[in-house]
Amino acid sequence: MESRMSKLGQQSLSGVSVELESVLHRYGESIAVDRVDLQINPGELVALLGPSGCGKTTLLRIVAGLITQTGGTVRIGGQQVDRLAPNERGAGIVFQSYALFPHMTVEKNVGYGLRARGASEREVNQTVHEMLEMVQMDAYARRYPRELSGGQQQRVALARTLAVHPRVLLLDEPFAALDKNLRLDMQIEIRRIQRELGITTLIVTHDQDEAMSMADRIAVMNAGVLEQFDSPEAVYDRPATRFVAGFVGTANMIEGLLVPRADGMYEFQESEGQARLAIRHPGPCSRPGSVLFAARPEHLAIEPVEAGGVYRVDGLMARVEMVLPLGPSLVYELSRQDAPGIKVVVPRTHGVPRIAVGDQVVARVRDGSPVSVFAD
Ligand SMILES: Nc1ncnc2c1ncn2[C@@H]1O[C@H](COP(=O)(O)OP(=O)(O)OP(=O)(O)O)[C@@H](O)[C@H]1O
Repeated sequence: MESRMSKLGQQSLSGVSVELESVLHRYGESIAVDRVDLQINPGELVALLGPSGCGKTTLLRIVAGLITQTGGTVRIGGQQVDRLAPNERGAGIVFQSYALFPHMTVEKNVGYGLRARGASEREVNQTVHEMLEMVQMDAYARRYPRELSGGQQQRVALARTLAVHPRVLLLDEPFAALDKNLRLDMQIEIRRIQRELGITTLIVTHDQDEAMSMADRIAVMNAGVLEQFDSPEAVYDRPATRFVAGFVGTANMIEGLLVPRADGMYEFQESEGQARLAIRHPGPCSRPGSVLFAARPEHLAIEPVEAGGVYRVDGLMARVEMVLPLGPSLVYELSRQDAPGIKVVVPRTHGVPRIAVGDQVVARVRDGSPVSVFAD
């Protein structure tokens, strides 16, 4: 197994850089990709993540050479490829709809690209065998695509693309047609193969969990613009824009004012309601003034407020509307007077005070938790 993989690794040229410089694409008057800069390292797996219509597929097709961009430059392995045809770029693409040749067996499908390039029968047979073994489909070599499940067809499509040893692997929503369990298997499988081959990979997805679990870095796109390009952790904990904060994961978003305090910390004062929150590190904006505050549900903590107790303004006063035990966590849905509701998630460990529906609570930023403040 190991020697087979190391051989494949050598054949795959293991990883080249992919650079996009100010890439712009218009369809008629409308801008689909708006001056995107992206530097992908050799061997990296990058997810292009964003809502439907944000331009991810257009960008992937530009890298593949299937669309000629309106402006900007693409480099693969340091070489400008803008004038090269798709088959001269060394980029292999796997589509959502596997696009296997229906009248060819699995082995003929996988060997197709090599045969078209005039490889010897011996080389074709050897590579087909290696590729089918890698995607664990060697037992199905003689079958036709119609005799395979969706997941199996997807594996064959991947083997067919990898058989010609592309320098870059491009995956366009490759798991969209698969059910949840199969999707997870394929995500793990592709990650394993990608790591073993060290092949630079770009995957288009609108599924944030998929991007978070597979990618080394995530490029979040919105309306043609690259909003953030960072590690999954950074995109989640330190969203660069309010779009990213809202699109990736869940965020409590509250409008208000950011005010510096004498002790070097900041205070967030809610515009509606009476809430004040102490913030140690506001990011990305620490300019005093009108802001949007965003906190993940697990970055807030809640405490019960005694009935008739002193009214405290340092925190978000709320009433518990719902408590959902979700595996290892408790999810609290909280309502507030004259202000938007909030969501808080706490680990279900011993020592968590019993808080029930109808209780009054105060929510504060959990010590050391990242929260985000965006300029208005
Ligand atoms: N051939 C085309 N002609 C005109 N407009 C197009 C064409 N292809 C895409 N568009 C538009 O360009 C924008 C970006 O489309 P693109 O397919 O790149 O988005 P996407 O993020 O991949 O979306 P999805 O997740 O729905 O596939 C969309 O507004 C789309 O309607």
